[in-house]
Order: sequence, then C-alpha cells, then structure tokens
Amino acid sequence: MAEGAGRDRRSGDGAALHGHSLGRAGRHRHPEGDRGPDAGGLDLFRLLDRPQPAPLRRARGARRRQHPRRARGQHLARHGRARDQRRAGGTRGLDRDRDGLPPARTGRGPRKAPAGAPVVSARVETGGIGKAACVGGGVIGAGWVARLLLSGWDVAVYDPGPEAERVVGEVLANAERAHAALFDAPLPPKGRLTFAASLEAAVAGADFIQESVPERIDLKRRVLQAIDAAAPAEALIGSSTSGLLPSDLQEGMTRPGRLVVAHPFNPVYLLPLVEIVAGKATAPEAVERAKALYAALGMKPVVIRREIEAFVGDRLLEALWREALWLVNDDVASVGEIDDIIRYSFGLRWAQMGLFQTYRIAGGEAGMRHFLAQFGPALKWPWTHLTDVPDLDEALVEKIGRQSDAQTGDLTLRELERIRDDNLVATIRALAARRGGAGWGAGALLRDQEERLRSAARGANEPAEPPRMLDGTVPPEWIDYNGHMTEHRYLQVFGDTTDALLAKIGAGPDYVATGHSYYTVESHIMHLGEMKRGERFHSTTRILASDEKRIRLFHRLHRADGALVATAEQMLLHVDAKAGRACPASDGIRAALDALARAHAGLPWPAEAGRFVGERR
Ligand SMILES: NC(=O)C1=CN([C@@H]2O[C@H](COP(=O)(O)OP(=O)(O)OC[C@H]3O[C@@H](n4cnc5c(N)ncnc54)[C@H](O)[C@@H]3O)[C@@H](O)[C@H]2O)C=CC1
Ligand SMILES: C[N+](C)(C)CC(=O)CC(=O)[O-]
Repeated sequence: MAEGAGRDRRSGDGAALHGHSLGRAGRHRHPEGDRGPDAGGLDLFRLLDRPQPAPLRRARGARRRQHPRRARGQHLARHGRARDQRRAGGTRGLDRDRDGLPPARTGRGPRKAPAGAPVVSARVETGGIGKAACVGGGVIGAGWVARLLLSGWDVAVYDPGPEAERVVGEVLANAERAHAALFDAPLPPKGRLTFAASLEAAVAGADFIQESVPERIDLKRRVLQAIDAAAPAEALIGSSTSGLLPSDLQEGMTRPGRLVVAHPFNPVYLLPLVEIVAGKATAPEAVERAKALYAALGMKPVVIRREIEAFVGDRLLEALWREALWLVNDDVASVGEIDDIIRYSFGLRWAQMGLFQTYRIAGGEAGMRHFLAQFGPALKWPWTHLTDVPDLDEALVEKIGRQSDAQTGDLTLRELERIRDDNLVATIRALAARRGGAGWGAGALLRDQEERLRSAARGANEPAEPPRMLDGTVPPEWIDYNGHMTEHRYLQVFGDTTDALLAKIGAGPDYVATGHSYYTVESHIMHLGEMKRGERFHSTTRILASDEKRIRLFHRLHRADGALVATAEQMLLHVDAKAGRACPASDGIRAALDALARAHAGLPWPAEAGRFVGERR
C-alpha cells in the first residue's frame, strides 16, 4: 500500500495519493486493520538514513539490455494461462424418463458399509479436484454445477427435464460473469461439463455426487438409492435438501455412511454457506471429508450439531417468512414494502454481523445481558405469538404473485439474477477489503480462497517469465470521466502487487506486527494502454535490485489479451516503524529476497526501467 496505511483500497478514497507529500511516505496495513499508523510524522530523510547508501546491488546476473521501444498497447506474448486452456462443453443425451429409476427399496433402517471399506475417497478427503456428478440440474443443481466447474471439477449432470441443459447453461453463464468480477486471483481451468443420458452414467467414476432433485421424500429416497447402487463405493454423497432429515433419506441405502445433507443457499455459486447435517448412519469421517471438500470449493461448511428438520438457516428464514406472509395477508404491508423494510435496515446488518453480535451492540455498553433484560420480555407480548401459518389459498397466492410481478416490472429472471449477483459480489468484495484487506466474514473467506488460488497459480509460473502476482477485474467504480480506469487505481494495483511480493518474502502482516516493514519511497508509473470496465487484468513483478535495506521493483500490468497497459518502478525501504528509521531487514527476509532476486536475474532488463518523466528514448 503506497499511502494512507490501512486505508481501504476499494473505498474510492484515493485523494491522498494525489496529495502525496514526502512526510507521508508509508506503506503497509496496520495489523489492527483500518487504524493505520500515522506515517504523517515520519521524516523521509531520516528514513532514507542519510547519507545515501552505496548504489543498489543489481539482481545478480542481470544485464541492462537494449530493447526497441514497445509501441503503446502492443500485445505481449500470452502467458500459458490455465484459464485459456478451458475445455469445451460436453455431450448431450438426456434420458427424458423421470421415473426410469429402480423402485425404492422397502426395508427400513440403515445398512452398514462392509467393514474395512473406505467411506469416501481420499481425493475428496484432501480437498483435491476430481469428477463430480450432479443429479438434478434445476435452480440449485445448476448452481452446484457452476461452483464445481468453476473450481476445476469435471461435472456430469443427470436431469431428465427437457429444459435442463438450457437452464444449466444460463446459470453457468451468470456464474462465470459473477466469478470474473468476484475474484482478484487467477481462476483454475474450468472443468468439463457433460450431460449424461442416465443417472448411472452420470455417477460412474464420480468422487462426489450432489443430489438436488425436487423436495419429495419418496423421489429423494429412490434417487439416493440409485446413486448409492451405481456410484463408486467410496464416493461421497451430498443432498441439497432444505429440510428433510438425513436419517430419513438414508433409508434403503446400502452405504448410508457416506451420505450427508449439504444444504446450500441460492445462488450456490456465490453464497458460501453450506450446512452439513449427519444422519444416524452417517460415518464421522464422511462429515470430515465433506467439510474438506466444500471448503476446497470456497465454501463455509457449518456442521449442524444434531439433525432437525430444516436445519438452522431455514428455521430462521421460515420464521421471518411466516410473519411476512401474515403481514401481506392482513394488508399491513405489501411485498415491496416488506422487502424495503428488510433491505434498508437489518438486511444490511445481517450480511456483516449476523443476529447476536448485532444485538450485542444494540445492548449498548452493558452489552448482551442488558439487551436480553430490556427486550426479552417482549417475546411474551402478543405480537410474537403468531406461530401459526396463513393459509396459502388461491387468493393469497394471487395477491402475493400480483404484488411480486409489480415489484419486478419487466425484468427477466436472468436479469434479476444478474442484479442480485452484482450486488452480492459488491458486498462480498467490500467485506474482503475490511480490516486492512484481511477481510471480514464472507470477505475473509474470499481472501482465503484467493490466496489458495494464487499459490496454485504461482506453482504453474514459467521460470522464464516474471512471476504473475495479482489477477482482477476492473470494477465500475474504478472508471473515470474518460471512460477508462482512473489513474490512482493503477497505483492501487501496483501497491497490491508489491504487497503480494512482500508476503512472498515473509514481510507480510505478521512481519509488520513485529514492528518492521517496507515503505514505498518512490514510484514511477508509465501508462501505455487503457483498461475498461469489466476487463480482466493481471500484474507481474520482478526484483531489479536489492540490498539489506532496499528493494527496487518493476511491475507490469497486463490486460487479459496480453497487452501491456502500464508499468511501475518502485523503491522500497526497510524500516523500524517504531523508531521511524531505515534499518536492515531480517536475515530470513533477506535470504528469501536474495533467492527471488537470483531467480529473476536472468530476465531481460525492462526497457521502461530507470526512466525520468518525459524522457524520450
Ligand atoms: N430453490 C432454493 O432456493 C433451494 C432449494 N434447495 C433444495 O434443492 C433441491 C432442488 O431444488 P430446486 O433446484 O429449487 O428445484 P428445481 O425444481 O428448480 O429443480 C429440480 C430439478 O430436478 C430435476 N429432476 C426431477 N426428477 C429427477 C430425477 N429423477 N433425477 C434427476 N433430476 C430430476 C428436475 O427436472 C429439475 O430440473 C431441493 O431439495 C430443495 O429443497 C436448497 C436450497 C435452496
Ligand atoms: C426456500 N428454501 C427453503 C428452499 C430456501 C433454502 O433452502 C435456502 C435459501 O437459499 O434461502
């Protein structure tokens, strides 16, 4: 971070960057998040530890080479990017016979898996990528298909519905759009999608199967029994049911130990929560492996302590929904008014703090106990007695339908989904920017997932290229009145690239917490092309030179088509933040830095490095 340490990078507050003053040179997030250290009092000359040290050691072996000047916006050779190696969509062949399943087994009670047999495969246990089958490809099934494919899994879908392939395709298109905007990290190569002609063909060879057929116990049992019979013995099975007991679903299965309820929230490809519920016959190791698998898909698995109908999320939602139906039924409020009351108030609170922590704050300085004392008695007052449900008779259904149509206007379902997705992406990204970029709640989870994606991609970097550091998409708020990415965002991306490099050499937030850090003391940005809203970008970096106190870095910013749009050269200075003085970096940092500098030494010297502003070449 180049200025205003700890400032939220996505807050749009870039004014200080333009008002850069020598006395405010500073980088790095404060370990306590948004309360960054006030670098305003630091004296740059003291930081620079005058007199100036000897010239920096250029990365060993690096020679300054003569390069023809690169034309503005000239395309570079493309990285061998994983995402470019996407495989094409799959085969077709739907079995239209919804009832072409074997009849449900009768005999009640779970059966035990043969002794000694693994309950679920090791690939699932390690959270690795494998082959999945999705049985049912409607609203939720298609959401699972998208999350799995975009996490790199090959997915076979079985859904006999005549529209299944179209629905999955449309949901997947929306999901790809949303993921491109959500992640600032390279996404893995998309998995291969196939539509199977039968349930048996779909689950053959699968490591993991997610069932998402309609919420009818008889149908679910038949489908789960068919999956159980045809899938590899060690494949994990998750059911998307939003309320049925896993013990009831396990009836008639030969290997019930591998079934868990894995209840997601719509849209599955964006909302991370998955409730894991074990039935009586579920093996404890299946729960553990389910946790690992769903976490590897970027989700937040929460294991429900014991099985109850509708689990936890839907218990809460049903209570709210029941009240909302009464309020519409009794003409107290319309559908639109109720939605406004939620989205302009507690809906905003819930995305970031949930119920209890929010109410703790509402208890004031006396906290939760005071809150309970003050508002607890109201639980016994008449307005919270309405636990019965209104009759969803024709008149009420029609009334809600009419009001909902009016609320939505001409928007199609997919348009509405895209609005919802954009809002969710913006919310999650805003949460990811909190606590100095470490993230909060769903935003912290996104940060973790991005770090996993980055380290997976870093392993694939070709040694002949400067290492790829950041991947992202230009969000709407980065666009200026000229219709392209505004200038301070370039510094933001390059500052983040520097942070990524520092994290790689061990000078990340933990190191900063020890009282040492690197501060940026000089930056030179060259603008060579344009970035437009929604365009993907990535940055690379290389160490040009380093010594015990300083690092000279050279970053490049590329568009997805490979074009070089900007470069930045930065000088960093290692400091003792408390003393406000430059000082040598630790041995560990210097060893990591030297190793990287050696690896970068053979790269060609960048033509844009070392230039003065306006210098002609
Ligand atoms: N819609 C939602 O908001 C949520 C739903 N769920 C759960 O997900 C499950 C699926 O619900 P939705 O996707 O909403 O329903 P949906 O009606 O949109 O999709 C169900 C799909 O299953 C297919 N299907 C029917 N019989 C089949 C069979 N024998 N084999 C394979 N596919 C078959 C249908 O053709 C349809 O495409 C349910 O258990 C539901 O409770 C969970 C969380 C949220
Ligand atoms: C309506 N529903 C019970 C199917 C909803 C859910 O299960 C979760 C969600 O996405 O709200």
